[in-house]
Amino acid sequence: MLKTLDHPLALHVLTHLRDKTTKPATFRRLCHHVSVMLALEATRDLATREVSIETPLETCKGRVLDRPLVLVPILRAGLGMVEIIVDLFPDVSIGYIGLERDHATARARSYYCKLPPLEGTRVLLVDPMLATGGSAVQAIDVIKQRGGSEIRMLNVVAAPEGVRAVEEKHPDVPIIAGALDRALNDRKYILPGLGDFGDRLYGT
Ligand SMILES: O=P(O)(O)OC[C@H]1O[C@H](OP(=O)(O)OP(=O)(O)O)[C@H](O)[C@@H]1O
Ligand SMILES: O=c1cc[nH]c(=O)[nH]1
Ligand SMILES: [Mg+2]
Repeated sequence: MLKTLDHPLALHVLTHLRDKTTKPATFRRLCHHVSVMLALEATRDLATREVSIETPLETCKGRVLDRPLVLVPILRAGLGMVEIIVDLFPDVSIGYIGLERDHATARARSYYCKLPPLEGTRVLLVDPMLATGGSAVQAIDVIKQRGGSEIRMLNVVAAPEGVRAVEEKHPDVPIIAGALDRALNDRKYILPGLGDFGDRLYGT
């Protein structure tokens, strides 16, 4: 299942992220803004429990988040989404999956993996770009092997091919994306896309 953002602010932020004249400092700030919107959309149905608190005036009932949340960025570009999501959900545990696409084949190679216990948690898997879906499918495979069962994937931009790959291999994983773009080019870059997210984030 794919859900894309339709908030006018999301459209505005995405347009500036796509603009090739946007410099890394602004790009990182815009990445934070869109990550907040993605995180809020992806966590709309988080379980809450009732608590009783004292306001300055009287006792009242409220609700607080109830279930452990694990945030898993796919390195390196996914790191750009971490800090701001941790600001929103300070109690998250964080796991890291390092994958890098080979420039010639566009196949993702694993170079790092460090995950906390995943049983009974909800996992937010974050990676700005969903292109062929190779990285996402590999990351979800690993998370499931380690006991993760409730996984949501957050992407800034998704391509139809990547969405199809995730839906085919992991139909239980919803995708929340800033936008669904048109296609991939012959080097498996997203069109219109925004280029290499990691390079633009880190000025490489
Ligand atoms: O859907 P796919 O075809 O697998 O492509 C998407 C992957 O490519 C990018 O990472 P990249 O491999 O460029 O690594 P980086 O984040 O270190 O730049 C992106 O952040 C995804 O992880
Ligand atoms: O368009 C793309 C595809 C993969 N990775 C990126 O950073 N951008
Ligand atoms: Mg890259």
